[in-house]
Amino acid sequence: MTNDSQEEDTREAGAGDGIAAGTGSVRRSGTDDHVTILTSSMDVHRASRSRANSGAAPSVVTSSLELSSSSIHTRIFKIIVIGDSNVGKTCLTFRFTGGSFPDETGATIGVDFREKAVEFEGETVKVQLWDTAGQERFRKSMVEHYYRNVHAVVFVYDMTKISSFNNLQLWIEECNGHRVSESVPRVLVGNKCDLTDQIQVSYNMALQFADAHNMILFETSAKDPGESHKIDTIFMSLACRLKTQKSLLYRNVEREDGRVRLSQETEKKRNCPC
Ligand SMILES: Nc1nc2c(ncn2[C@@H]2O[C@H](COP(=O)(O)OP(=O)(O)OP(=O)(O)O)[C@@H](O)[C@H]2O)c(=O)[nH]1
Repeated sequence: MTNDSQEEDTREAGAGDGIAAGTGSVRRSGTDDHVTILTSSMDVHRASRSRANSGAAPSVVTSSLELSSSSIHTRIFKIIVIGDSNVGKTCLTFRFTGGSFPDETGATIGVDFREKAVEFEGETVKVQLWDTAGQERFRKSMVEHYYRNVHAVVFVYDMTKISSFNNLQLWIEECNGHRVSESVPRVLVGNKCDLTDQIQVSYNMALQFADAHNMILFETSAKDPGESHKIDTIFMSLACRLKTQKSLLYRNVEREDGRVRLSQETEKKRNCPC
């Protein structure tokens, strides 16, 4: 199955198969017209944010969560953030979800999840950011999970490091190689614009690349508090677009054998305020 069909299944809880995050785990059943949410305690597997300096292999933390009835009605948009190591993926996701710049970061191992609930037109949705590891050795066992059921992709480069910009082509190829549909929104983010005297990637260069790949370009800084509104715009506009594209109504909730079965209907597109 490609993400073309998967994207019609905007999940209500959890991030996808295998690795689930947030409030629960969604298992896809045999057909595409419904999803089954397990209501019993579920294992939530997360790759923990271990630090590179520990030299340890990626570790997995397992916990159990109950799916609350309120979570059944909260849609989750899975957005992955990818790019070279050290470009600032962790700091960008932290800025959006936590509103600040982290004092200290280490190389991400596996993936970190950060989530923020946002409201559009009276509906609360969860923006779930997958902050992925940039270093090959810390990501290789997780790559399948990054791309599975993804709703949007944010490519990040470091404006002060031309190699991180040149490597974008490889990140795009990896993304395409995992059958992420062209209809999944993608944006390009140049980070660290605060380092004005060290810029190696010009705006025009980046814009040309973004245009060639049908992406919107943002230049910003996770560090500069004055740029936080722009970082909000990056993720909020994606969420808004996803909400408009993927409005689903879940109806006919039936309980059978301890499971909740949800049918879904596509809702008419509404105007997006952004
Ligand atoms: N000056 C400046 N430094 C930044 C900015 N964003 C991140 N940094 C610094 O860049 C370094 C790497 O940031 P991270 O967010 O950990 O990078 P990453 O892309 O998540 O790295 P991996 O987890 O290895 O993939 C850290 O020292 C940050 O403090 C920024 O906007 N401006």
